[in-house]
Amino acid sequence: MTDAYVAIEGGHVLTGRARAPGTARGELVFTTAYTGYEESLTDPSYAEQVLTFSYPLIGNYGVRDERFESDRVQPTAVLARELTDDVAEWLEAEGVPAIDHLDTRDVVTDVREEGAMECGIAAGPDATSEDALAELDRCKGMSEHTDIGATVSVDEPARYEGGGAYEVALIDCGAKGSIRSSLLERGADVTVLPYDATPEDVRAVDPDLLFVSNGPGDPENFEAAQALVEEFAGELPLAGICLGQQIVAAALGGTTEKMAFGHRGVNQPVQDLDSGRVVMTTQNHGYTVTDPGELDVTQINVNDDTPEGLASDALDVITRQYHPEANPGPHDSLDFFDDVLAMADAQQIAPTAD
Ligand SMILES: NC(=O)CC[C@H](N)C(=O)O
Repeated sequence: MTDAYVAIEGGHVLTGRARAPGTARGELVFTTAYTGYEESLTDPSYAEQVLTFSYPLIGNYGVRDERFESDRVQPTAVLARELTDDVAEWLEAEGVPAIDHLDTRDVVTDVREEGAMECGIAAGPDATSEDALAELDRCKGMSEHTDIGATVSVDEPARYEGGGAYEVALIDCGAKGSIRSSLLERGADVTVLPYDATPEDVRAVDPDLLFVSNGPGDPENFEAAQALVEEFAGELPLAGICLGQQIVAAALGGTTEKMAFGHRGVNQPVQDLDSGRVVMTTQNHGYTVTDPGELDVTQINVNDDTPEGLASDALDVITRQYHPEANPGPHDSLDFFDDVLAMADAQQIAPTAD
């Protein structure tokens, strides 16, 4: 049955089966992750993107909300070869259009060859290819979503207690829940602050560590978070994950750029340049740091040499381009959280002199 359409930049229209009805538009991206669909679908970094699963069967172990990374489905639409009823019903209940019975090998090949593309989606009994083309027409590029942080961040500060060993200010640019829980599990209290928090908001928390989260869109559009990094660099230890790494680098004299089609999956090999050790990592990003500014590159992607870890001993900064919190994916880099909290420990022992 053909009751679903995907219009891709250039005007090419694919047909498939509607699994959750509706129209949508966004940047067409793919993940090669073979498990972790609940975590991926609730990762706020996917806001304004249409997520294609390259693994052919998605949903074979159901849907459980304890695995969610945020309180809603984040991509604007979902494409797959085959979605189970559990996942299709969840997406329909969330109002997120979903299409399967697509040849996702073709979609992935197109994105790999052409780079990230805009697309329009129409699914359901009354859907037409014209509807999908009209959505494509209205689609904006990722960098044009200039206030994307507002759509994924908390509105007000929210405090979580993990034992009081450290005080962390987590700037929520679209944070995955696992970043907060990884800090809480290690004894930290965490105050989640909005993406546009001011230096005064951070000072009100009196943190031992400033942590910039992952999130959707172009790091250049997160000016307030960059201003925080500029303000506190050298005064507080700084950590960042994914968008957080990009924001920290951009604030400290570096540059970022959009990649052809990015890294999304759970088996991206990363080498630590000091130890030589390679670990498999979870990734979901379309931008990369091109110049680390005042930071040193400490880890690189084995496939394409892009920077995966940045640091400065002088400024007490450690960042990762990948997702050490996993969920989904390998747990091989959870020690990142021990390393950043060790910086907070040192801060408590030797606070900056007034
Ligand atoms: N997971 C993330 O934080 C993504 C970062 C950024 N939005 C990118 O696509 O590169």
